[in-house]
Amino acid sequence: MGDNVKNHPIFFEKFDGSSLRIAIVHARWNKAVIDALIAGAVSKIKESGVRDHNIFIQSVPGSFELPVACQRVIAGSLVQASANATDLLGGLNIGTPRSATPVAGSGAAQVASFISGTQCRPFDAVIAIGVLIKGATMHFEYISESVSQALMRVQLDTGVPVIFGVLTALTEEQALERAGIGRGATKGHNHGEDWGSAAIEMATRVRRWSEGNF
Ligand SMILES: Nc1c(NC[C@H](O)[C@H](O)[C@H](O)CO)[nH]c(=O)[nH]c1=O
Ligand SMILES: CC(=O)[C@@H](O)COP(=O)(O)O
Repeated sequence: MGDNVKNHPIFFEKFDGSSLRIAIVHARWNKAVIDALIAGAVSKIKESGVRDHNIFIQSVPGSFELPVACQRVIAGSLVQASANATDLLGGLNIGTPRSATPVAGSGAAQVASFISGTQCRPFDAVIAIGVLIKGATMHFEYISESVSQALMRVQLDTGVPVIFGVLTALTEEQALERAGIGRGATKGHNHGEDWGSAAIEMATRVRRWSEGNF
């Protein structure tokens, strides 16, 4: 890879998460691995500046439920955003004279804080976290294939980045190592951190692209 490519800003860009809303939807199978992956993702999300009240965590029984959960969580955030906008606009005293500078509590101040804030925004990205460990039957293969295809469809249908955080491990040790809690000589690397970083990057880039900024 040439120096002009290696040194391209895209490889070193940092992303400001302070205005982002991120959801994590996780399965409950293989809890120890799930918990480590969530911790890794949250650590990277917070490191980018996402505020605690803008990180939403929801759980489902297993990985097979992740696609519908992500789809409905995204839909729910759209309803929430439009409801907030309706409430705010419905509460404005449009006819009252306003000072040049919004007065706290006035309609203009409400609009200013509402639009500058994040409460009116749908989720900027969703991280789907699951841990599938191969058993004695083909169950693993069917869930792995269907879930990966379905999560891809959810993000393409909604336009909201859905980060693929589903481990498809052939052994328990493979899963533990990919959550950074391996029991052998190497603890491994927590893939949840990579998923958190990917969520921030894709949320930022998709917002820019949606606004026509490249
Ligand atoms: N064996 C694993 C499952 N199985 C459960 C399914 O995901 C699903 O909840 C069930 O079939 C009901 O629809 N889930 C995991 O996340 N990990 C596994 O290893
Ligand atoms: C990923 C699975 O569904 C798997 O853990 C189920 O185990 P088995 O194939 O032995 O029923």
